[in-house]
Amino acid sequence: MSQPRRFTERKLVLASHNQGKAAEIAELLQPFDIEVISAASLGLPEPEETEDSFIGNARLKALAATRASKLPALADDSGLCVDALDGAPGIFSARWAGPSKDFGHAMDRVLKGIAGKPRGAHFVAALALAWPDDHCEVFEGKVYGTLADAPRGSRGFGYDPIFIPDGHAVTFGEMDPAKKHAMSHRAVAFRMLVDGCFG
Ligand SMILES: O=P(O)(O)OP(=O)(O)OP(=O)(O)OC[C@H]1O[C@@H](n2cnc3c(O)ncnc32)[C@H](O)[C@@H]1O
Ligand SMILES: [Mg+2]
Repeated sequence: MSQPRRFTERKLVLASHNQGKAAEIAELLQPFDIEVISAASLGLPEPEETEDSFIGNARLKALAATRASKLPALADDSGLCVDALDGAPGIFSARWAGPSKDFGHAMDRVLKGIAGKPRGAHFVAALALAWPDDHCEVFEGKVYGTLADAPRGSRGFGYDPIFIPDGHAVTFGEMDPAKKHAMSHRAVAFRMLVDGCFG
């Protein structure tokens, strides 16, 4: 396989409309002296996520943003995969929260669905970095854990209050954000991106 393309530019568009996620990625990018421009500040539309994988949707979002902005673009597609639900909500994690982004409802649906069943789950994040010539590099990270009996903690976002990473006693919603950012699915994918493209 050929080497990933090196990122030598000084600017990129962060192609996410999720503030929690965008804040985490901006923090991960902080050591790299890169000007991060939000999709919202450029008025970029939120593309429909029509692919059937995290990697496919990350690529679709990064390509849409680089084509519209003519700048390199970084996108993230992520979600929670629950063993007892055959991997759901998976790529539908955002959609389970509905148009009002009600993650209380989505977490409740997950917990009701696994009542009396094994509680294993993992988060997945695919990060796609695309350039205006349509070249795209994609990296995928995972973190494994179990689901709490009820949501706990108000840090983080999305499904964080019900996810207890392996080897820990607290949910991502209770954990110090710096600790989450050092071990999350997004951090794992980001390390691969750094090794491949920023190294
Ligand atoms: O597509 P963009 O604009 O980036 O924003 P989005 O919120 O729609 O993002 P996704 O399509 O990738 O959906 C992923 C959902 O999975 C959930 N999720 C992903 N990473 C998470 C994390 O670190 N902690 C908690 N929930 C997470 C979160 O609720 C997201 O809405
Ligand atoms: Mg989305």
